[in-house]
Amino acid sequence: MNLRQLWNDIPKWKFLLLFIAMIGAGFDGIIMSQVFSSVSKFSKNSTLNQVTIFIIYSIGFYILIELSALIKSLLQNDILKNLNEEYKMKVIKSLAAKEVENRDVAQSISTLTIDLKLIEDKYFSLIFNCTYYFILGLISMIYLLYLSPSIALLFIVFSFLPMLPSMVFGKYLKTATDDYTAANTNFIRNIKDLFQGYSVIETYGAFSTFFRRSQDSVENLETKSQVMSNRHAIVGIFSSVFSWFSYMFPLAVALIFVINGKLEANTVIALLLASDRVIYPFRNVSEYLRIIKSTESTRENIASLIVNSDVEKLENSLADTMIAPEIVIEDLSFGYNGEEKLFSDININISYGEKVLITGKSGSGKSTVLDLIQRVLMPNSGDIYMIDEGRKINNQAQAMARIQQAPYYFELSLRDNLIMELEGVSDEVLFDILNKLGLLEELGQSCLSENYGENGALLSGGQKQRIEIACALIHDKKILLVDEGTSSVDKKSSKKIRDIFFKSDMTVIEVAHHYDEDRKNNYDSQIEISDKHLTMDKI
Ligand SMILES: Nc1ncnc2c1ncn2[C@@H]1O[C@H](COP(=O)(O)OP(=O)(O)OP(=O)(O)O)[C@@H](O)[C@H]1O
Repeated sequence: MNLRQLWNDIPKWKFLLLFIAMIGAGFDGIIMSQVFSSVSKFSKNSTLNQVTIFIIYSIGFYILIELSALIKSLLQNDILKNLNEEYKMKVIKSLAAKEVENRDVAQSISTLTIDLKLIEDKYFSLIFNCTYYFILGLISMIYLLYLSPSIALLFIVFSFLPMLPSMVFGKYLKTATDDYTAANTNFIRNIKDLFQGYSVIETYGAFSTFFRRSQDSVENLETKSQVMSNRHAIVGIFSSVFSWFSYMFPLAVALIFVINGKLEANTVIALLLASDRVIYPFRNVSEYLRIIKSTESTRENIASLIVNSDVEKLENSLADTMIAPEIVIEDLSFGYNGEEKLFSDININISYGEKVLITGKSGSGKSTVLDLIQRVLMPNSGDIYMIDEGRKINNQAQAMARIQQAPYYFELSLRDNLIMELEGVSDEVLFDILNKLGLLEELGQSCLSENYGENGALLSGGQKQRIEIACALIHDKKILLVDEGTSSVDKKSSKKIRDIFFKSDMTVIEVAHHYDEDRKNNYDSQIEISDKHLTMDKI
């Protein structure tokens, strides 16, 4: 994320208007200097009329300056709003497009809330402020040159003094910002654990352990924040001292000119007032450049996140319409992180409509097989793909629905949870499926418009699982991956669900974590995992 990208992201006509408003507001120094240095022109010979005209002009000009400043702020806020919207959406999409092993909820929340806020406050805003202060300083500088070129040159040269500390201490500040960002990610991770794992912590009475961890992460976060503020304060003091020098040296020379009769005292006052509008804007520019530089790592992270994410993959991932896909596993080998292989040289075909039970010891890799079929994980070698009416299909995940042990439920109405992006689904169709799964009876006739809370807090585990199954049926998924899918469901509902599975045309691949000989009879085939091999047999 750099200036050129920023320039491309801003509508040019808005920037032009902003630039004009900045020039208007940039006359602030000249007006103030003219007004106060004119005071010495009044004497006992001046009339009340002259005083009135002077005051009216002074107020009039100042109102014009303030109006320009207001327009500048409004335009700047509008551009910032658009930039924030654009970057937030880019980051949200890029985070969503990350590979599953790189997805980290705490890191993502931190990027969206802290990093982007940092970029808004310490990059976008400051770029505009820098531009404004640069214009203000430049206009006042031209006015100084008009008043007295030689003294003005001195003021100008010394106005660069306050920039020195930021150049010298740039790296010192950047490391403090990086440390703060890392501490913040750690803090969010800790809080996420505390609330997501609340019931486990409650069961084991481990609140003091988690509070201690929270205490450590809060302490670390606040310490890093304090270090960052302290470092900015120290560098700020250096800048202030240097900026005081930048007034005093040229003032001393100007006073020597006055003593020698080469300069009027009121011109020195005008010079001093106008120089304030050169020195402080340039001091701000230098301070802002220092802060902007301190955001470099954060900007680089966000830029690489945006550049490296294949967002189009998500947006153009409309499913191929499939008729009767067959799953082909060809010479597949897989091991986590490239380490020891969990399976090697697997060759298996699963026909459309086949009902398959996957069995094997705990840790043998049953859930991993589902991840590979769904392409949540990619094989180390070999391939898993689908053949539908002779066509090889690549984006196979879209043909499948996975019924999970703890399904996620969105904080939307039940209707929205069920239809997602599907169009033209009538409530009658939804009611029919909910009824078959025993949900209509439990949730009532008005259930479609109900919002069942964060992650479906007002639903039971079994109800959430059945809603997920309803979703798969509504979307006409051709393959159902069931990870001990009916584990939270009572016997009666479980039978209902299985009847629907077994009567449907869908391919059903179910992992049985708890092996039960009776269950086998309902399936067409069994995949047994043992000694890194998968053997598939008809039942
Ligand atoms: N993300 C991961 N990174 C590294 N190793 C993993 C990961 N997920 C699982 N494993 C390991 O891979 C092996 C297979 O895990 P998997 O969950 O597929 O087994 P499973 O047969 O479904 O087990 P269970 O029946 O106990 O649920 C286990 O030894 C597990 O520790």
